[in-house]
Amino acid sequence: MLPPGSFEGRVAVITGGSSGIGETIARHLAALGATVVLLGRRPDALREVVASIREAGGSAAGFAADVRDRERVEAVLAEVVDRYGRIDHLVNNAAGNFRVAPEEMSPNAWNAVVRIVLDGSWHCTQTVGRHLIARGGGGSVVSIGTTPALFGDPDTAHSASAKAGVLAMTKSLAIAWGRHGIRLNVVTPGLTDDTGAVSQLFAAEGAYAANLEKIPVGRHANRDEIAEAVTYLLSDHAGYVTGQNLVIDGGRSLGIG
Ligand SMILES: CCC/C=C/C(=O)SCCNC(=O)CCNC(=O)[C@H](O)C(C)(C)COP(=O)([O-])OP(=O)([O-])OC[C@H]1O[C@@H](n2cnc3c(N)ncnc32)[C@H](O)[C@@H]1OP(=O)([O-])[O-]
Ligand SMILES: NC(=O)C1=CN([C@@H]2O[C@H](COP(=O)(O)OP(=O)(O)OC[C@H]3O[C@@H](n4cnc5c(N)ncnc54)[C@H](OP(=O)(O)O)[C@@H]3O)[C@@H](O)[C@H]2O)C=CC1
Repeated sequence: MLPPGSFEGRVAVITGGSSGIGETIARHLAALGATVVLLGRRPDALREVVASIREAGGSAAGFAADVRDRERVEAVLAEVVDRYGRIDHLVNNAAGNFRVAPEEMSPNAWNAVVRIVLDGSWHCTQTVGRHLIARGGGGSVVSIGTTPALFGDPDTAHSASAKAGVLAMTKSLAIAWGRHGIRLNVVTPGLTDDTGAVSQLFAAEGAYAANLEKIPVGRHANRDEIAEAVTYLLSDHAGYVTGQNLVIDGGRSLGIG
Protein backbone atom coordinates (compact mmCIF):
# COMPACT_ATOMS: atom_id res chain seq x y z
CA MET A 1 0.00 0.00 0.00
CA LEU A 2 2.78 2.46 0.94
CA PRO A 3 5.44 3.41 -1.64
CA PRO A 4 8.55 1.17 -1.60
CA GLY A 5 11.28 2.56 0.63
CA SER A 6 8.82 4.38 2.93
CA PHE A 7 10.83 3.19 5.96
CA GLU A 8 14.31 3.25 4.41
CA GLY A 9 16.93 4.13 7.04
CA ARG A 10 14.44 3.68 9.89
CA VAL A 11 14.61 1.26 12.79
CA ALA A 12 11.36 -0.25 14.07
CA VAL A 13 10.94 -2.29 17.25
CA ILE A 14 8.05 -4.79 17.27
CA THR A 15 7.21 -6.56 20.53
CA GLY A 16 5.83 -10.04 19.99
CA GLY A 17 7.26 -9.95 16.48
CA SER A 18 7.95 -13.67 16.41
CA SER A 19 4.41 -14.82 15.62
CA GLY A 20 0.91 -13.85 14.60
CA ILE A 21 0.07 -10.24 13.77
CA GLY A 22 3.43 -8.96 15.07
CA GLU A 23 5.35 -11.19 12.68
CA THR A 24 3.34 -9.89 9.71
CA ILE A 25 3.83 -6.27 10.79
CA ALA A 26 7.59 -6.96 10.94
CA ARG A 27 7.56 -8.48 7.44
CA HIS A 28 5.68 -5.48 6.02
CA LEU A 29 8.00 -2.94 7.66
CA ALA A 30 11.09 -4.83 6.50
CA ALA A 31 9.72 -5.00 2.94
CA LEU A 32 9.28 -1.20 3.08
CA GLY A 33 12.94 -0.73 4.01
CA ALA A 34 12.98 -0.65 7.82
CA THR A 35 15.44 -2.51 9.97
CA VAL A 36 13.11 -4.48 12.21
CA VAL A 37 13.96 -5.48 15.76
CA LEU A 38 11.77 -8.20 17.24
CA LEU A 39 11.24 -8.76 20.96
CA GLY A 40 9.76 -11.94 22.42
CA ARG A 41 10.42 -14.54 25.08
CA ARG A 42 11.25 -17.55 22.86
CA PRO A 43 14.67 -17.27 21.19
CA ASP A 44 13.95 -20.10 18.72
CA ALA A 45 10.81 -18.42 17.42
CA LEU A 46 12.68 -15.12 17.05
CA ARG A 47 15.58 -16.79 15.19
CA GLU A 48 13.24 -18.43 12.71
CA VAL A 49 11.39 -15.21 11.80
CA VAL A 50 14.58 -13.13 11.65
CA ALA A 51 16.18 -15.68 9.28
CA SER A 52 13.14 -15.70 7.04
CA ILE A 53 12.96 -11.88 6.86
CA ARG A 54 16.67 -11.78 5.97
CA GLU A 55 16.17 -14.46 3.31
CA ALA A 56 13.52 -12.20 1.76
CA GLY A 57 16.11 -9.38 1.58
CA GLY A 58 15.13 -7.52 4.74
CA SER A 59 17.17 -6.34 7.69
CA ALA A 60 16.14 -7.90 11.01
CA ALA A 61 17.37 -8.79 14.48
CA GLY A 62 15.75 -10.54 17.43
CA PHE A 63 16.22 -10.03 21.17
CA ALA A 64 14.87 -12.39 23.80
CA ALA A 65 13.03 -10.20 26.30
CA ASP A 66 9.95 -10.37 28.46
CA VAL A 67 8.29 -6.96 28.16
CA ARG A 68 7.27 -7.21 31.83
CA ASP A 69 10.94 -6.95 32.78
CA ARG A 70 11.72 -3.23 32.80
CA GLU A 71 15.49 -3.66 33.22
CA ARG A 72 15.69 -6.11 30.34
CA VAL A 73 13.59 -3.85 28.10
CA GLU A 74 15.85 -0.88 28.82
CA ALA A 75 19.01 -2.95 28.26
CA VAL A 76 17.77 -4.37 24.96
CA LEU A 77 16.61 -1.01 23.61
CA ALA A 78 19.95 0.58 24.62
CA GLU A 79 21.72 -2.20 22.71
CA VAL A 80 19.54 -1.53 19.66
CA VAL A 81 20.48 2.16 19.74
CA ASP A 82 24.17 1.20 20.14
CA ARG A 83 24.00 -1.18 17.21
CA TYR A 84 21.87 0.83 14.75
CA GLY A 85 22.26 4.37 16.07
CA ARG A 86 18.53 4.98 16.41
CA ILE A 87 15.01 3.77 17.06
CA ASP A 88 12.27 5.48 15.03
CA HIS A 89 9.18 3.35 15.53
CA LEU A 90 7.66 1.08 18.15
CA VAL A 91 4.83 -1.41 17.81
CA ASN A 92 3.39 -2.57 21.15
CA ASN A 93 1.99 -5.89 19.96
CA ALA A 94 3.03 -8.45 22.62
CA ALA A 95 0.04 -9.66 24.61
CA GLY A 96 -1.30 -12.51 26.68
CA ASN A 97 -4.91 -13.51 26.99
CA PHE A 98 -7.15 -16.40 28.04
CA ARG A 99 -10.78 -16.84 28.93
CA VAL A 100 -11.65 -16.93 32.61
CA ALA A 101 -14.74 -15.79 34.51
CA PRO A 102 -13.91 -12.67 36.55
CA GLU A 103 -15.10 -14.19 39.83
CA GLU A 104 -12.71 -17.11 39.28
CA MET A 105 -9.65 -15.13 38.17
CA SER A 106 -6.65 -15.46 40.51
CA PRO A 107 -4.48 -12.43 41.32
CA ASN A 108 -1.65 -14.00 39.30
CA ALA A 109 -3.88 -14.54 36.30
CA TRP A 110 -4.91 -10.87 36.36
CA ASN A 111 -1.29 -9.77 36.82
CA ALA A 112 0.10 -12.02 34.09
CA VAL A 113 -2.02 -10.30 31.45
CA VAL A 114 -2.02 -6.74 32.81
CA ARG A 115 1.75 -6.78 33.22
CA ILE A 116 2.34 -7.94 29.66
CA VAL A 117 -0.18 -5.65 28.00
CA LEU A 118 -0.25 -2.46 30.05
CA ASP A 119 3.06 -2.47 31.95
CA GLY A 120 4.96 -3.95 28.99
CA SER A 121 3.61 -1.31 26.61
CA TRP A 122 4.47 1.40 29.13
CA HIS A 123 8.04 0.12 29.63
CA CYS A 124 8.69 0.06 25.88
CA THR A 125 6.90 3.32 25.09
CA GLN A 126 8.53 5.37 27.82
CA THR A 127 11.99 4.02 26.98
CA VAL A 128 11.59 4.66 23.25
CA GLY A 129 9.96 8.04 23.93
CA ARG A 130 12.91 9.16 26.05
CA HIS A 131 15.26 8.18 23.22
CA LEU A 132 13.17 10.09 20.65
CA ILE A 133 12.99 13.22 22.82
CA ALA A 134 16.73 13.10 23.56
CA ARG A 135 17.58 12.92 19.84
CA GLY A 136 15.38 15.94 19.06
CA GLY A 137 12.00 14.34 18.41
CA GLY A 138 10.11 12.66 15.57
CA GLY A 139 9.07 9.04 15.45
CA SER A 140 5.86 7.12 16.03
CA VAL A 141 4.28 4.38 18.10
CA VAL A 142 1.37 2.07 17.32
CA SER A 143 -0.13 -0.15 20.00
CA ILE A 144 -2.45 -3.02 19.21
CA GLY A 145 -5.81 -2.75 20.96
CA THR A 146 -8.80 -5.05 21.24
CA THR A 147 -12.54 -4.38 20.85
CA PRO A 148 -13.36 -5.62 24.40
CA ALA A 149 -11.41 -2.58 25.63
CA LEU A 150 -14.16 -0.46 24.07
CA PHE A 151 -17.26 -2.55 24.78
CA GLY A 152 -16.31 -5.02 27.54
CA ASP A 153 -16.04 -8.81 27.55
CA PRO A 154 -17.04 -10.90 30.58
CA ASP A 155 -14.45 -13.62 29.86
CA THR A 156 -11.38 -11.43 29.31
CA ALA A 157 -11.69 -8.61 31.85
CA HIS A 158 -7.92 -8.59 32.44
CA SER A 159 -7.11 -8.09 28.76
CA ALA A 160 -9.97 -5.63 28.15
CA SER A 161 -8.90 -3.53 31.15
CA ALA A 162 -5.21 -3.55 30.20
CA LYS A 163 -5.91 -2.64 26.57
CA ALA A 164 -8.25 0.18 27.70
CA GLY A 165 -5.28 1.41 29.72
CA VAL A 166 -3.06 1.26 26.65
CA LEU A 167 -5.60 3.38 24.77
CA ALA A 168 -5.61 5.97 27.58
CA MET A 169 -1.80 5.87 27.70
CA THR A 170 -1.71 6.49 23.94
CA LYS A 171 -4.01 9.51 24.13
CA SER A 172 -2.16 10.94 27.13
CA LEU A 173 1.29 10.63 25.56
CA ALA A 174 0.00 11.91 22.21
CA ILE A 175 -0.84 15.14 24.01
CA ALA A 176 2.39 15.20 26.04
CA TRP A 177 4.77 14.40 23.19
CA GLY A 178 3.05 16.08 20.24
CA ARG A 179 5.37 19.06 20.60
CA HIS A 180 8.30 16.66 20.12
CA GLY A 181 6.82 15.46 16.83
CA ILE A 182 6.12 12.02 18.32
CA ARG A 183 2.82 10.44 17.26
CA LEU A 184 1.06 7.57 19.04
CA ASN A 185 -1.97 5.65 17.80
CA VAL A 186 -3.84 2.39 18.38
CA VAL A 187 -4.97 -0.19 15.83
CA THR A 188 -7.80 -2.36 17.14
CA PRO A 189 -8.27 -5.59 15.16
CA GLY A 190 -11.24 -7.89 15.19
CA LEU A 191 -10.58 -11.63 15.26
CA THR A 192 -7.70 -12.25 12.86
CA ASP A 193 -6.99 -15.60 11.21
CA ASP A 194 -3.80 -17.58 11.81
CA THR A 195 -2.95 -16.04 15.18
CA GLY A 196 -2.60 -16.97 18.84
CA ALA A 197 -5.98 -15.39 19.54
CA VAL A 198 -7.75 -17.99 17.42
CA SER A 199 -5.99 -20.90 19.14
CA GLN A 200 -6.10 -19.32 22.61
CA LEU A 201 -9.63 -17.90 22.68
CA PHE A 202 -11.70 -19.55 19.93
CA ALA A 203 -10.61 -23.19 20.21
CA ALA A 204 -13.88 -24.41 21.76
CA GLU A 205 -16.06 -26.26 19.28
CA GLY A 206 -18.23 -23.86 17.29
CA ALA A 207 -16.71 -20.69 18.80
CA TYR A 208 -14.95 -19.57 15.62
CA ALA A 209 -18.03 -20.15 13.45
CA ALA A 210 -20.30 -18.43 15.98
CA ASN A 211 -18.10 -15.34 15.93
CA LEU A 212 -18.21 -15.29 12.15
CA GLU A 213 -21.99 -15.00 12.29
CA LYS A 214 -21.65 -11.66 14.08
CA ILE A 215 -19.46 -9.98 11.47
CA PRO A 216 -21.24 -7.84 8.86
CA VAL A 217 -18.61 -8.42 6.15
CA GLY A 218 -18.89 -12.19 6.72
CA ARG A 219 -15.28 -13.11 7.39
CA HIS A 220 -12.48 -12.64 9.87
CA ALA A 221 -9.52 -10.33 9.24
CA ASN A 222 -6.26 -11.48 7.76
CA ARG A 223 -2.90 -10.48 9.18
CA ASP A 224 -1.93 -8.35 6.18
CA GLU A 225 -4.98 -6.13 6.63
CA ILE A 226 -3.90 -5.30 10.18
CA ALA A 227 -0.24 -4.82 9.21
CA GLU A 228 -1.15 -2.39 6.43
CA ALA A 229 -3.04 -0.16 8.86
CA VAL A 230 -0.13 -0.27 11.30
CA THR A 231 2.47 0.66 8.66
CA TYR A 232 0.27 3.55 7.48
CA LEU A 233 -0.09 4.97 11.00
CA LEU A 234 3.64 4.58 11.68
CA SER A 235 4.55 6.28 8.40
CA ASP A 236 4.99 9.93 7.49
CA HIS A 237 1.77 9.66 5.44
CA ALA A 238 -0.09 9.78 8.78
CA GLY A 239 1.89 12.82 9.93
CA TYR A 240 -1.20 14.63 11.25
CA VAL A 241 -2.82 11.60 12.93
CA THR A 242 -2.18 11.13 16.64
CA GLY A 243 -4.02 9.80 19.69
CA GLN A 244 -6.48 7.88 17.50
CA ASN A 245 -7.87 4.36 17.54
CA LEU A 246 -8.46 2.68 14.17
CA VAL A 247 -10.92 -0.23 14.57
CA ILE A 248 -10.55 -2.93 11.89
CA ASP A 249 -13.23 -5.49 12.71
CA GLY A 250 -15.35 -5.91 9.58
CA GLY A 251 -18.12 -3.95 11.30
CA ARG A 252 -18.37 -6.42 14.22
CA SER A 253 -18.64 -3.68 16.84
CA LEU A 254 -21.25 -1.62 14.98
CA GLY A 255 -24.47 -1.59 16.92
CA ILE A 256 -22.73 -2.66 20.14
CA GLY A 257 -21.53 0.81 21.12
C1 LIG B 1 -10.98 -10.73 19.62
C2 LIG B 1 -9.70 -11.42 20.14
C3 LIG B 1 -8.92 -10.56 21.11
C4 LIG B 1 -7.60 -11.15 21.32
C5 LIG B 1 -6.76 -10.61 22.19
C6 LIG B 1 -5.44 -11.22 22.51
O1 LIG B 1 -4.70 -10.66 23.26
S1 LIG B 1 -4.93 -12.67 21.81
C7 LIG B 1 -3.24 -13.00 22.27
C8 LIG B 1 -3.17 -14.41 22.62
N1 LIG B 1 -1.77 -14.79 22.78
C9 LIG B 1 -1.29 -15.20 23.96
O2 LIG B 1 -1.97 -15.22 24.99
C10 LIG B 1 0.15 -15.64 23.93
C11 LIG B 1 0.90 -15.38 25.20
N2 LIG B 1 0.24 -15.98 26.38
C12 LIG B 1 0.91 -16.43 27.47
O3 LIG B 1 2.12 -16.37 27.52
C13 LIG B 1 0.13 -17.02 28.64
O4 LIG B 1 -1.17 -17.34 28.18
C14 LIG B 1 0.00 -16.07 29.85
C15 LIG B 1 -0.76 -14.81 29.48
C16 LIG B 1 -0.76 -16.81 30.93
C17 LIG B 1 1.33 -15.64 30.40
O5 LIG B 1 2.17 -16.71 30.72
P1 LIG B 1 3.03 -16.77 32.09
O6 LIG B 1 3.98 -17.88 31.88
O7 LIG B 1 3.52 -15.45 32.48
O8 LIG B 1 1.91 -17.13 33.12
P2 LIG B 1 1.67 -18.46 33.97
O9 LIG B 1 1.48 -19.67 33.10
O10 LIG B 1 2.69 -18.50 35.05
O11 LIG B 1 0.25 -18.11 34.58
C18 LIG B 1 0.03 -16.95 35.36
C19 LIG B 1 -1.31 -17.08 36.07
O12 LIG B 1 -2.35 -17.11 35.07
C20 LIG B 1 -3.16 -18.24 35.29
N3 LIG B 1 -3.72 -18.74 34.04
C21 LIG B 1 -3.06 -19.00 32.91
N4 LIG B 1 -3.91 -19.48 31.97
C22 LIG B 1 -5.14 -19.51 32.56
C23 LIG B 1 -6.42 -19.88 32.11
N5 LIG B 1 -6.63 -20.34 30.87
N6 LIG B 1 -7.46 -19.76 32.97
C24 LIG B 1 -7.28 -19.30 34.22
N7 LIG B 1 -6.07 -18.92 34.70
C25 LIG B 1 -5.02 -19.03 33.88
C26 LIG B 1 -2.23 -19.25 35.91
O13 LIG B 1 -2.95 -20.30 36.57
C27 LIG B 1 -1.44 -18.37 36.87
O14 LIG B 1 -2.18 -18.05 38.01
P3 LIG B 1 -1.93 -18.85 39.43
O15 LIG B 1 -2.25 -20.30 39.13
O16 LIG B 1 -0.50 -18.65 39.79
O17 LIG B 1 -2.90 -18.22 40.38
N1 LIG C 1 -5.31 -12.18 16.74
C1 LIG C 1 -6.44 -11.54 16.96
O1 LIG C 1 -7.53 -11.93 16.50
C2 LIG C 1 -6.42 -10.30 17.76
C3 LIG C 1 -5.25 -9.87 18.34
N2 LIG C 1 -5.25 -8.70 19.03
C4 LIG C 1 -3.97 -8.22 19.56
O2 LIG C 1 -3.01 -8.34 18.52
C5 LIG C 1 -1.74 -8.61 19.10
C6 LIG C 1 -1.14 -9.87 18.52
O3 LIG C 1 -2.04 -10.96 18.77
P1 LIG C 1 -1.75 -12.40 18.13
O4 LIG C 1 -1.06 -12.24 16.84
O5 LIG C 1 -3.03 -13.14 18.21
O6 LIG C 1 -0.74 -12.95 19.23
P2 LIG C 1 0.13 -14.29 19.25
O7 LIG C 1 -0.30 -15.07 20.46
O8 LIG C 1 0.09 -14.98 17.92
O9 LIG C 1 1.57 -13.68 19.48
C7 LIG C 1 1.87 -13.02 20.66
C8 LIG C 1 3.31 -12.59 20.58
O10 LIG C 1 3.64 -11.87 21.76
C9 LIG C 1 4.81 -12.39 22.34
N3 LIG C 1 4.73 -12.23 23.78
C10 LIG C 1 3.77 -12.69 24.63
N4 LIG C 1 4.06 -12.38 25.88
C11 LIG C 1 5.22 -11.68 25.84
C12 LIG C 1 6.03 -11.08 26.83
N5 LIG C 1 5.69 -11.14 28.11
N6 LIG C 1 7.16 -10.44 26.44
C13 LIG C 1 7.50 -10.38 25.13
N7 LIG C 1 6.78 -10.93 24.16
C14 LIG C 1 5.66 -11.58 24.51
C15 LIG C 1 4.83 -13.85 21.91
O11 LIG C 1 6.15 -14.38 21.85
P3 LIG C 1 6.75 -15.26 23.04
O12 LIG C 1 5.68 -16.24 23.42
O13 LIG C 1 7.97 -15.88 22.46
O14 LIG C 1 7.07 -14.29 24.12
C16 LIG C 1 4.27 -13.75 20.48
O15 LIG C 1 5.29 -13.44 19.58
C17 LIG C 1 -1.96 -8.69 20.60
O16 LIG C 1 -1.71 -7.42 21.15
C18 LIG C 1 -3.43 -9.03 20.71
O17 LIG C 1 -3.97 -8.62 21.93
C19 LIG C 1 -6.35 -7.94 19.22
C20 LIG C 1 -7.53 -8.33 18.69
C21 LIG C 1 -7.68 -9.54 17.90
